[in-house]
Amino acid sequence: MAHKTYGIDFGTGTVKVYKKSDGIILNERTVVATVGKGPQQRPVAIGDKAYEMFEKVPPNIKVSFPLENGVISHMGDMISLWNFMLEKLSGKRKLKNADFYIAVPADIREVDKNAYSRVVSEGESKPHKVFLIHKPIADALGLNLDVENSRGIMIVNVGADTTEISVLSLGGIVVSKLLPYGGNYFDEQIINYIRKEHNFVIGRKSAEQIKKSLVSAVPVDEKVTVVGRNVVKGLPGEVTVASSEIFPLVQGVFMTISAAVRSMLERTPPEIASEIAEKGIYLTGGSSWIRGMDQLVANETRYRINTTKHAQRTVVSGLGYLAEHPKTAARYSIPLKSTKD
Ligand SMILES: Nc1ncnc2c1ncn2[C@@H]1O[C@H](COP(=O)(O)OP(=O)(O)OP(=O)(O)O)[C@@H](O)[C@H]1O
Repeated sequence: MAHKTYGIDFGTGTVKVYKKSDGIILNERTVVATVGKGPQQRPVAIGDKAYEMFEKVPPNIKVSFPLENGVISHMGDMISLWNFMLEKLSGKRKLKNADFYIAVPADIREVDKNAYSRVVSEGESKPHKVFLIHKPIADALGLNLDVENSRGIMIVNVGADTTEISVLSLGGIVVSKLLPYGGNYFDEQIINYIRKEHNFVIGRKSAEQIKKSLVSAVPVDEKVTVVGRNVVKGLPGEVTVASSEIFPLVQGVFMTISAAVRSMLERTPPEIASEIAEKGIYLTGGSSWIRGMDQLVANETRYRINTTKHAQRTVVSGLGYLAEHPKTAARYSIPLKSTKD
C-alpha cells in the first residue's frame, strides 16, 4: 500500500508542510496557545490564530514559541502544536501510517536532531517512517540545484531565530554553521529600543512591521508610524520611528553574519570555493528579504549573490522533491544515532 508522504520544515518562526502530489499545504506560525497545566494541558489555538492571541490573552491561556534557535525547547508544547496541525492536514480522519521527511539544521547536536523525529513519532499521527534531512540539502534541492554533482554550493539561510551558513559538495555537507541570529532578533531590538527611547510599549507584530519597512543592511531614510501604549501616560497612542534610529541597533548582527560568511569561504578548499565563485552565493530564508542583505554579503565577499522570491519555502520545496523522489531521498536521509551526547 502506498503511504501518504509529507515533508515538514519546523522553522522557528513558521511551520511549512508539503504533501506528496498536492504541494505545499500548510504554512503557519510556530506558536501554540494552551490552557491547563501538566497532563490537563490542551491546545486552544495554534499557528497564526495563536500568534493573534499573543500579548492579548487572559492569564489562564499560555502562548508559547516551542522552538528556539533552531532546536525544540518545549517538547510538550511542540507535540501539542503538531497534534493540532494534524487536524488541519487530515480533517476529522486521523492521519496514520504516513511517511514524514523532516528538515533539521546540520549544526546541532544529535539529541536535538532526534527530538524533531520524536515530535512526529510521539504525536497522534503514529507514522510509518520518519526520515531526517539536513536543512541545507533540502534548501539546495528546493533551489533546483544539482546537489549530487555540484562541487561547490554555498547557502546562507537567514530565518526567524537562526542563520545557517553551509557549503555543500557532491551531495554532502562540507561545513555548516548555525548562528543564533535571525529576524526575531531585529524585532526584539526594536521593541526594547522603542520602550527605552520613546517610552512606548509595542507588540511583536508592530515590531515586525517596523522591521519589514525600516530594517536595512545599508543605510536608508524612511519613517514608520505604529500603535502602542505610552508607558508614562498609560494610554494607547502612535509612535513614529525613523530608519536612522534602527540602523545602529542591527548593524552589529549584519556584520556578524557577513563576517561569518567570509570566514567560511576563507576556510573552504580552493576547488570548492572556485565553483562557489562561479555560481555565486545563495541567500534563502524569510529574513534574506531584509533590504540590502544581498548587497552586504556581496560587499564582504566580492561574490555574486543569488536571491529568490521563494526564500521562505525553499527548504519545504526541497523536502517535497524528496517526497516525490524516494530513491533520491534514501541517499540524503540521516541515520538516527545514539542520543547520549
Ligand atoms: N519581507 C520581509 N522582510 C524582512 N523580513 C521578513 C520578510 N518576510 C518575512 N520576514 C521574516 O522572515 C522570518 C521567517 O523566515 P523563515 O520562515 O525562513 O524562518 P523559519 O524557518 O521559521 O526560522 P528558522 O530558519 O530560524 O528556524 C521572520 O523573522 C519574518 O519576520
